[in-house]
Amino acid sequence: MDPHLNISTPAPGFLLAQQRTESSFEQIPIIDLADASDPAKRREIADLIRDACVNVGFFYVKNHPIADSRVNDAIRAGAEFFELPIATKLKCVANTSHLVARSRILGENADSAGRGDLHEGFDIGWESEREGPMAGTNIWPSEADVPDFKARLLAYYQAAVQFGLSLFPLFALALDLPDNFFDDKTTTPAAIMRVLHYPPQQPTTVDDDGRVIGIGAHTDGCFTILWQDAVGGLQVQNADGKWIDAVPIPGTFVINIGDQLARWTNDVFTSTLHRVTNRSGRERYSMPLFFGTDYDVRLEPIQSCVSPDRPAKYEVVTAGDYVQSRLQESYNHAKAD
Ligand SMILES: O=C(O)CCC(=O)C(=O)O
Ligand SMILES: [Fe+2]
Repeated sequence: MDPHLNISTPAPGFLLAQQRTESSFEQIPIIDLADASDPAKRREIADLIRDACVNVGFFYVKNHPIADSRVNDAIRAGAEFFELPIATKLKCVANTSHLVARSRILGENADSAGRGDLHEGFDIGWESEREGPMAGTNIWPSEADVPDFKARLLAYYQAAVQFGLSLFPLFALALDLPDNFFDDKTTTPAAIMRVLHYPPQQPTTVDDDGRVIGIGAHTDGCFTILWQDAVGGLQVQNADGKWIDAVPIPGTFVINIGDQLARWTNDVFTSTLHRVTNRSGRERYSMPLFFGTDYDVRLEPIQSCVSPDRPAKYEVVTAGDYVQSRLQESYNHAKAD
């Protein structure tokens, strides 16, 4: 008889449910993806990802497949757009009250008092017509206003989408699922890309409410691939409520778990609160890509994340309905009527 086996050995299926602790992190781990396509190393990488997703909800990746030139071209295009007069930029604002198109330069309401945040952003989704709750077309600035804007953003978008698709099998392995678990759930995955500009705020500058917030504390959707420039300002909250700096590390992306993966894993994976405060006095640019599954996927808790001690916490909803209700909450303040 196996001497390690005893009566209190948990059923294998409950192992993930038991991993969740309220331990507080002080640092965000860096995970090296150099060997991610080597089958012998994938398990090791998936274990590191699991650890990061359970205990932090954030990790950096280095040796990722996205070329620097793709990032630089897209960020440069974004900066050229943000330099345009406000009236030109406003031509790209969608009618958010009906969610018919997705390009926006409105600050979303991560601020709980509904005042909007101190940043501007340009969003795009799939450059094609699709059916479903988030169907719509992108609104681009004209070639005369920003030459090659669309080409530069889409080149980055396509590279980041491919990268995001390659992360799903690693998340599946991290959850002790077959690595193709997400394949039939990501045939037309949600992927909203945003270029963000946080205008310089002098370190001492505060608004009337004493607020110097670039983007208020919030959580994301499913998971996010974030590129940030060298300015800094992103902070992540640990279980003690302490804000930990996600310092910029050249050549890395920040990956963070959002609410959909948290629901799916019955909160075994953590959707961690984060915010940006740009006190550098310099312009800050960043580029998140919010990844999701197909919109018709039901967010049913993964069985290994449910146990008698950790019963299912959330009602089952589809990913599309969930995204739409989150967007409505975020943009309610921006409705004309
Ligand atoms: O600008 C950043 O570093 C983070 C942006 C962010 O959290 C978001 O857009 O959801
Ligand atoms: Fe975020």
